[in-house]
Amino acid sequence: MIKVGIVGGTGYTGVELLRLLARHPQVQLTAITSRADAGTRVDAMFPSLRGYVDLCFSHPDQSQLDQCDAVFFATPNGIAMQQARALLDAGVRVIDLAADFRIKDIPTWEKWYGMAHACPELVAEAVYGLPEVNREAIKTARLVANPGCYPTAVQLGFLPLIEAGLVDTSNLIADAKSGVSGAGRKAEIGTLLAEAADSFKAYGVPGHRHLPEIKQGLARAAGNEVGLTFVPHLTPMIRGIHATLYSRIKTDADLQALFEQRYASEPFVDVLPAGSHPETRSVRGANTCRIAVHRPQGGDTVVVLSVIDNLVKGAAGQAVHNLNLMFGLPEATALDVVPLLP
Ligand SMILES: NC(=O)C1=CN([C@@H]2O[C@H](COP(=O)(O)OP(=O)(O)OC[C@H]3O[C@@H](n4cnc5c(N)ncnc54)[C@H](OP(=O)(O)O)[C@@H]3O)[C@@H](O)[C@H]2O)C=CC1
Ligand SMILES: CC(=O)N[C@@H](CCC(=O)OP(=O)(O)O)C(=O)O
Repeated sequence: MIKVGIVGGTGYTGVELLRLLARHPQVQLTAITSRADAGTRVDAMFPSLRGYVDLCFSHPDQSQLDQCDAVFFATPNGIAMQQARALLDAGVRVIDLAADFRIKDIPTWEKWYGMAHACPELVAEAVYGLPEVNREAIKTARLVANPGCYPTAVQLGFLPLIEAGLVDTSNLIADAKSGVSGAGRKAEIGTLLAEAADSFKAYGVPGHRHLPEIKQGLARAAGNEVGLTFVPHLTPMIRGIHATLYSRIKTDADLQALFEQRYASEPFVDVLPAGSHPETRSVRGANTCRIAVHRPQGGDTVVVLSVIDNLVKGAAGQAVHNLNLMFGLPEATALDVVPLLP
């Protein structure tokens, strides 16, 4: 059995990790941390886990995380980078759901995250945990940087077009909408029911911290810098991201066949039939990205629609996929979940 610890178990991604790992046949959950709720039974805070998780939250300093085989950080940005070195030295493999190890260029990371990086030397070693791009490197990684939610939906939608060199990469547009769970479980005025329900707004238009992460991934696929306009929106739903992606075609091709071939052997990317319009509810609770590609009126604009559950394929599910790869397990272990509808 793989002994697993989770730092930050009371947030939405932490409890989503618990939901998935509770049914993982090769995982023994050994520690789940919270500073504020140390001593509280997990199933007292989350009754959905009664009968599945028989643990209490413990303080991170008293959780013997160095005894684990793998530790997930489901913490705010800037926490994993302070603790990863000691865990790696103790032989523990680390998966960070936050952004500490995602961006290779340290000045860029420091600019967007507004703090000094505590262990820049580990950033080069960290593997960006998008299995559809980095599967082989993830298998042997000690440290995995789990992608952000918007970056997962946007990169998976653009990658087939960019890898094939079919579109102009100087002027890509990603118009993305997220449910409020993307903002985490902490109390904030903007995510109160009376603020976020029955309303719709863009935010972060001058610049969102996922912009450099997405550009880094797309530039790697393109082999050159890309131009990207990324506009996130807050939409009054709980889970889900819907990304509408626009690019200008340079070379004619059968786009439906291109997408189907690119993801033919990917267990968690579903290319829908031509003409489809994927809904966020079609992936709710599942580790699936559903994609449709369109070329409206046969013109030269390609429109890709990409949907994920931000807490699953956009966070905890992708992290469990990475764990499975790192420990040589079948990739879909504990992830064979049928989405919840309605
Ligand atoms: N929500 C989403 O859709 C997605 C989130 N992410 C990322 O995943 C991470 C977690 O997100 P989310 O679950 O939403 O966050 P939350 O804000 O909901 O939860 C944060 C958790 O971290 C713990 N924590 C906070 N500060 C510290 C600290 N200094 N040391 C140890 N533990 C700490 C908290 O418990 P306590 O304070 O009691 O210790 C809590 O359990 C974030 O970095 C987020 O950006 C990534 C993709 C999608
Ligand atoms: C709706 C909403 O607020 N979403 C969050 C995305 C959170 C996330 O996944 O960001 P990191 O893991 O990169 O910190 C936001 O826009 O800040």
